[in-house]
Amino acid sequence: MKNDRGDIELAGVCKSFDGATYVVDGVNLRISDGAYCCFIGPSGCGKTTILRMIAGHDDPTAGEIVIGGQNVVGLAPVQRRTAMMFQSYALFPHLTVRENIAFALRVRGQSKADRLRAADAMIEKVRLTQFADRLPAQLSGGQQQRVALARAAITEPRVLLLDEPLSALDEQLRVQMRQELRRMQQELGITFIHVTHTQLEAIALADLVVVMEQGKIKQAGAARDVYAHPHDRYVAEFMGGQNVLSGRVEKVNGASFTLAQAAPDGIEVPLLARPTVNVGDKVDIAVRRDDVALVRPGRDLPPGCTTSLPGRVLAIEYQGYFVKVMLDTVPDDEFVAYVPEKTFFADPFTVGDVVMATWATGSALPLA
Ligand SMILES: Nc1ncnc2c1ncn2[C@@H]1O[C@H](COP(=O)(O)OP(=O)(O)OP(=O)(O)O)[C@@H](O)[C@H]1O
Repeated sequence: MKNDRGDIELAGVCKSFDGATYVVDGVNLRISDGAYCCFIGPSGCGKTTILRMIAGHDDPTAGEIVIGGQNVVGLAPVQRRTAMMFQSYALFPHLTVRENIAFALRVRGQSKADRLRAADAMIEKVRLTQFADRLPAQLSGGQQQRVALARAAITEPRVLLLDEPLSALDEQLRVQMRQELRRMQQELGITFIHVTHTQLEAIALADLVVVMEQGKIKQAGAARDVYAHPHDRYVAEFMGGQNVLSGRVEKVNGASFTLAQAAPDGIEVPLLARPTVNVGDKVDIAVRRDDVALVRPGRDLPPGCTTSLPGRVLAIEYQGYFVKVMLDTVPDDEFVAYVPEKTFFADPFTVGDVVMATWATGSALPLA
């Protein structure tokens, strides 16, 4: 019986191309059937290599890749029932949309009539019916991408792998096509694994966001987990939206501790998931940029705020619904407040103003 399950388990997966350095280094991960998973990380961290190993275009040096309960290492992509959509789309320029999509079935020995029937059904799914007889050169970037997607999906894979699928498109089209990808994934009901450089793309699309650094997984979880609860400085800085501060622990007081910083009374930080913190430890904490309020010196802090960090305004950027205010609060590091537009313009700051940065005590997140 055909196994349609597209759940994936990577167990101790390693890859070395030269026998000396590991570009993928002991990766363990479970991806559930029908999930939308995004791998994100800087260039060269091994995202594409993992994708290619799941697809069956590369073999791991060590470890197991299990799809639908079966170890697929050594099996060809057709046997794994994986399909890959490439960055360049790789469409045949001399074939029409319909022929490009039907082509994938030719190698599977289906009759021409069956191939074209299946292609037409898929063309409808990707909303290209009126373009079925066009050549790729007569299509927009977004339409070409839909053809590439249809061509990969027509083989009925249980896992579809997408390598930077949106990188060739302009910003507006990228946002539109990202919704299209999500819609297609839900309609097909199969596992999608998508490699991207773009944080926003990953958190907008994925059920499971996997943040990588130098061949290792730094954090994997739901988009909100990874964005709002980064484990460490790397993930916090990579995903963005956070200020990361370091300091020595001055006091431990039950459910919280105090971090020595340039704040008059230090920074009070809830212990949360951090099991042990001792006086004298060096600890990193994260505070979301949109949790930071700015107060003029001498004014009362808003309710629930105990920390006040002084700083001078270095730059101000209007961003529409919020204003980005950069401060010199942390030496050699940026410190940013995202102030709601209406709050900012009720009493606007200018570059050079001295302000107090503050936040509700519970907003400070200790990092590993
Ligand atoms: N066939 C190969 N032979 C030798 N080294 C390779 C090969 N493929 C990839 N590498 C190396 O492995 C490392 C990881 O590459 P990979 O393409 O997986 O990174 P990536 O995270 O997808 O990067 P990018 O975002 O730039 O595509 C890089 O240092 C790359 O040079």
